[in-house]
Amino acid sequence: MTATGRGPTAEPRSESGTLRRVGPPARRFLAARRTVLARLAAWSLVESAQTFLVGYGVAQAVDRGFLAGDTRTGLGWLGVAALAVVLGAPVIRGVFAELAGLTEPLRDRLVRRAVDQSMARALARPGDGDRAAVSRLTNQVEIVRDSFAGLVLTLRSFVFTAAGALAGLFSLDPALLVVVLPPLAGGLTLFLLTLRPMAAAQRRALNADEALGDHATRARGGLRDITACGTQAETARSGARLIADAAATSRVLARWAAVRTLALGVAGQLPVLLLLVAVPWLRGRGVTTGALLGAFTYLAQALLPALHTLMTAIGAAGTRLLVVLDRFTVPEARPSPDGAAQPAALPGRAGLPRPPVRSPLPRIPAPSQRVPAVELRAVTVGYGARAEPVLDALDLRVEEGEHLAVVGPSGIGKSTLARLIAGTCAPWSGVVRVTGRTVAGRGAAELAALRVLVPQQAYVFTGTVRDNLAYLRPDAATSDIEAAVRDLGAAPLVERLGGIDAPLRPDDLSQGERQLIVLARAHLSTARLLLLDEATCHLDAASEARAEEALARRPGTLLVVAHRMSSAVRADRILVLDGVRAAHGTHRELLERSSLYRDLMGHWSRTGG
Ligand SMILES: Nc1ncnc2c1ncn2[C@@H]1O[C@H](COP(=O)(O)OP(=O)(O)OP(=O)(O)O)[C@@H](O)[C@H]1O
Repeated sequence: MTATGRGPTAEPRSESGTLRRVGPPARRFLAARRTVLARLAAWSLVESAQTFLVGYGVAQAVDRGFLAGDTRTGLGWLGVAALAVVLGAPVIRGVFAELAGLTEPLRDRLVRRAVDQSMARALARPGDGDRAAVSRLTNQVEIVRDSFAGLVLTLRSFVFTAAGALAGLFSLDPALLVVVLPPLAGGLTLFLLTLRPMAAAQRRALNADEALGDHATRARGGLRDITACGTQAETARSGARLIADAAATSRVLARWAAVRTLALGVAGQLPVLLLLVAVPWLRGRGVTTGALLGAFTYLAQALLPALHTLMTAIGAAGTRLLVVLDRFTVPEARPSPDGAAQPAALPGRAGLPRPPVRSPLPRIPAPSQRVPAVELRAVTVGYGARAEPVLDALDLRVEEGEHLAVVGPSGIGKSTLARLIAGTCAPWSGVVRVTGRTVAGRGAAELAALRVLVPQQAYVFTGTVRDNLAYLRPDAATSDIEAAVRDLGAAPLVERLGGIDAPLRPDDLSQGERQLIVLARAHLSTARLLLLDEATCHLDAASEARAEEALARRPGTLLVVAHRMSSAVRADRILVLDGVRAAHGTHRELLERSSLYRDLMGHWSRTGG
């Protein structure tokens, strides 16, 4: 069972650690590009001058033009402000052209690094090539490039716009700065203080989301096995825990987002408000109407939008940049089965991920001959509240050590019977007991100790052959594993795979080969009851016979939902399900007594088995 939620980034990492690792190469990278930085600064200075001119132009247009009754001068200054806005376009083009001189070398460098890392990993672990790794890494490189470009753009724009606006305010009247600067500085300080905790909260939220997504993917992929092994409750519990984690981290993140909104309000909106409140005081100090309008223009047109973009960009792109850079600069970590991360350089046996870990099962002592292996008393079961029952008041007793085959037309309820006995489906009424114990209400571990249900779909997982064979008995001796493999007729398959310690990849096996592995696994289990639900349907008749005979020789009871009627002939006793009725007996007895059994046999021999 693999449906546990552990994201690949569940390892705790700190923002300061990332900055320490990224700092020196980043400084070297920027130092080698001084000319590009100087050209970028030059374009940005033009942006400052443009900001300055817009507010200054408005102020002069009002004071020297419109309020002085000189409309032409007013319009002239407004023209200057408008020209400054229009000239913004070539400035932006110049900035973008220089930006490419920073982002493209960064991308090339990271791609080279990503490919080198993947090649090194492939050489260190031949045969364990992750074909998606390069494309995943190059995708992350694009994220770094875009986030980096966004940060340089917004940070640069804010610094130079703020410089232009503050210079403009100073030139209009230094008293304006007394009103505007304190809330601006306070809001910015508050914003800077939120950076580190917000990045940590964002990383935790990202990890929690990844862990939840990982859990959902694993649970969806393993649904059949979760149902077969009865671990729905456990899977649901770990899912609920991960959902609670994700919700808690999102709430923390939301709280920090609220603090950041407050910072934006203090730095961006409060100066406007204070400026309005301080109008009488400013007028008393000789600040002109034009200067006031110019100040509002600086705040509304330049500072507030630049601040908003900066805070949003640093919040989103900055954190994304840190998280992705972190993955480039530290060795990839893999989760260990107990949830703690372990370095990628220490893979499981044969270089493969560790298989799901199961604790050894409690061994059930052989019951006395008087206690039946399986007992059903007046069991009625069906699907859906108003549906007809599939099995109605069924009584059945299977003795310890017996080999029972269940036959019947398709859809009659054979698999339902197997699931009832396995405890993965509950009866509407009646009692199901295995070795004298009521099955209803037992946990997965208890049920696993009582019985093994082998469904038609054989579940094998990536690991070694041994991991797969000993899944239900992790402490099985090598000699026991080899004996089970021999008995089942799986020795040529295991030999082809390279022995029991060779790696096994599900995709390399046919359906029949998967069934052989799973049957050998069931053979090794310590549970005394084996339930095969068409578990040999992909084997040829001879392999099926060999496997069933081996499983019947194993100490304990064997119940086979037959895929071929030859399974019935081999069994000690046969249960024929016929609608809600049932008949049972030996092959000979049923040939005499059951017309349905005769029909099934006749049809089977006519179609050549
Ligand atoms: N999960 C389910 N929900 C609703 N109906 C179901 C479910 N599983 C089985 N059934 C219905 O119950 C009846 C018995 O199904 P079951 O699979 O036990 O029959 P079966 O004899 O094993 O069939 P087959 O030989 O084709 O596998 C069928 O009508 C089937 O459609």
